[in-house]
Amino acid sequence: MTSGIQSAGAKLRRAIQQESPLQIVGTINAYTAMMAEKVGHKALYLSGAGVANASFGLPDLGMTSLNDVCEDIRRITGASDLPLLVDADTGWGGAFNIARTVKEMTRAGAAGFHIEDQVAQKRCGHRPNKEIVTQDEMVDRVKAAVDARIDDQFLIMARTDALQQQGLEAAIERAQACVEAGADAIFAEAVHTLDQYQAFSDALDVPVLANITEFGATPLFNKQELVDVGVDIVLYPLSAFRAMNKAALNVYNSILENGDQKAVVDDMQTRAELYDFLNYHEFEEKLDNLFKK
Ligand SMILES: C[C@](O)(C(=O)O)[C@H](CC(=O)O)C(=O)O
Ligand SMILES: [Mg+2]
Repeated sequence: MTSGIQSAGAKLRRAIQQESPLQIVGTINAYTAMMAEKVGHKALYLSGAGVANASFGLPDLGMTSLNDVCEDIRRITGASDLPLLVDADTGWGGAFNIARTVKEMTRAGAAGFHIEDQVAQKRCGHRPNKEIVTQDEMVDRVKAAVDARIDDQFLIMARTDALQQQGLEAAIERAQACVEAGADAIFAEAVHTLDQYQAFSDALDVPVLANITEFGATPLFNKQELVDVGVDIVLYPLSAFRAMNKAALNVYNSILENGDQKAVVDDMQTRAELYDFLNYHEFEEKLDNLFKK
């Protein structure tokens, strides 16, 4: 066991206890993780959609592999000490595959993951026509994950996408069954109202996560509104990514249209700011000291 107060999982659990709510921001690469840490965030998220879209130019339809995601986990956890919650989609297969997912993600530095009850050919949780597996199959996924832990603090979060197809009661029942099977937290996906969050938190005695992703099924509730209905963790999976994309598009267009980038320089992070986040000067000083001329 690699458990203990210093493990990534332990750090995530502590952050959930200390913050009310814990806001977790998506960081699609190592550098954005460093920025999020520097401005004071306490935990980070690696989005499955983010890996697919940003690292591979693919839609979020279950096309990336465990290795693809682990590579991005290693990059982020190599650059930031904050605990990283990772999107494990459906876990990449049956019980033994899910076990590998837990072990490999732990070794890559993740603090925990969420595993969902969609079929392997999954969709974004905020799209129509999602299909889910049976409650029994989802419970088996959770059991396989819990059994496979190599750090007993690694956080196993069960995500249910059942609300869309089966309604609130069934979704809550699934969440309860997952907790009984050992899930440490519940990700209630594509929730529409604060009352629905209240119902989840009333029925569960583990932390509940609200996914406040833009342009989806969930209104952009404020963290205080969410705390008031018992939500413990608020997720912003792709907010910075969406903003980065719009900024990049604007720069590409402007260079084409104007023949230079002067019109968009004010939208750019400066070289000095970049170097500050990277601790560039410390590295350079080290180099100068090591290899004095
Ligand atoms: C949280 C999520 O699973 C993700 O991959 O980031 C997505 C987010 C999104 O597509 O907005 C989801 O909610 O399915
Ligand atoms: Mg996802």
